[in-house]
Amino acid sequence: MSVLSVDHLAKAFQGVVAVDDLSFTVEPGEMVALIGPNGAGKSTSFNMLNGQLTPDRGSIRLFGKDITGWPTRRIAREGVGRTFQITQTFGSMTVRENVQTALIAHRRRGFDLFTRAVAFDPAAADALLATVGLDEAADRPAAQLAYGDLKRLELAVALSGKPRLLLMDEPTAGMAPGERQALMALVREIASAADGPSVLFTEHDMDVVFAHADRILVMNRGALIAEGGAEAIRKDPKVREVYLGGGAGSGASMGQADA
Ligand SMILES: Nc1ncnc2c1ncn2[C@@H]1O[C@H](COP(=O)(O)OP(=O)(O)OP(=O)(O)O)[C@@H](O)[C@H]1O
Repeated sequence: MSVLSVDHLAKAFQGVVAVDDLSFTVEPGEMVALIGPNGAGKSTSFNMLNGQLTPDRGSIRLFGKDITGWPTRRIAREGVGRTFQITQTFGSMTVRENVQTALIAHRRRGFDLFTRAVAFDPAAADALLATVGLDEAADRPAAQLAYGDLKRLELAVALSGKPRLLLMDEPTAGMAPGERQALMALVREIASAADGPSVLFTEHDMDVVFAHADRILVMNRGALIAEGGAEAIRKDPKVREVYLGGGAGSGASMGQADA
């Protein structure tokens, strides 16, 4: 059974069509990239998938269960995690406390809200930090972390809810090229684990997309215009037109395909 099934999803804002009849699936263990030029409809799609926006039409199913239009927290509880382009961590808390706070949020029952996060299941927090390679930074304030490490912390926070589907919004934005590849290799490792989440990510860096996505979905002007592996997408005339020609192009490049 597919982890995620999106069928005929649509959303307009005051008559401006942002997403138009979008259908795709994400399968167990897959890393799927959702790409497209600025304004293609990627963020709107993500916001519908995690409940921040209600679709006008269409359905979203998680392991066959219809979650269309559910509120964000209920969708999160059902197993959809998300990381954001702008990192959302608490700078004054330690790295471990950030993860503990996320664990508290996910396991709300049976915990006294007036107790500091520091007392809450440090072993579980440390296990998550080890997963993302941040165990040695556990006692440091998050504000002191280098940018790449903050992204890893955000990943640990997202994993604290044991997601079955992880939505990653521009996970490598603002990172140096070497760091980008390392982060995505880590995400691959996490997705490949026995109980690891499938991953759907948006990304502007084509080298990251071509190196790490099992499958690539290309949107333009709200619609899906192509779907396939790196080779097929590189060669697809519609995709090349959008990225290199006159389409709704953002000037984005096709990475090695330009060479
Ligand atoms: N809240 C909103 N109100 C009005 N129009 C919106 C709103 N959100 C998105 N849009 C419009 O919907 C279309 C799709 O936008 P969206 O942000 O989903 O694209 P995107 O692919 O995520 O772009 P980017 O790569 O720049 O983030 C655009 O025309 C955008 O202007």
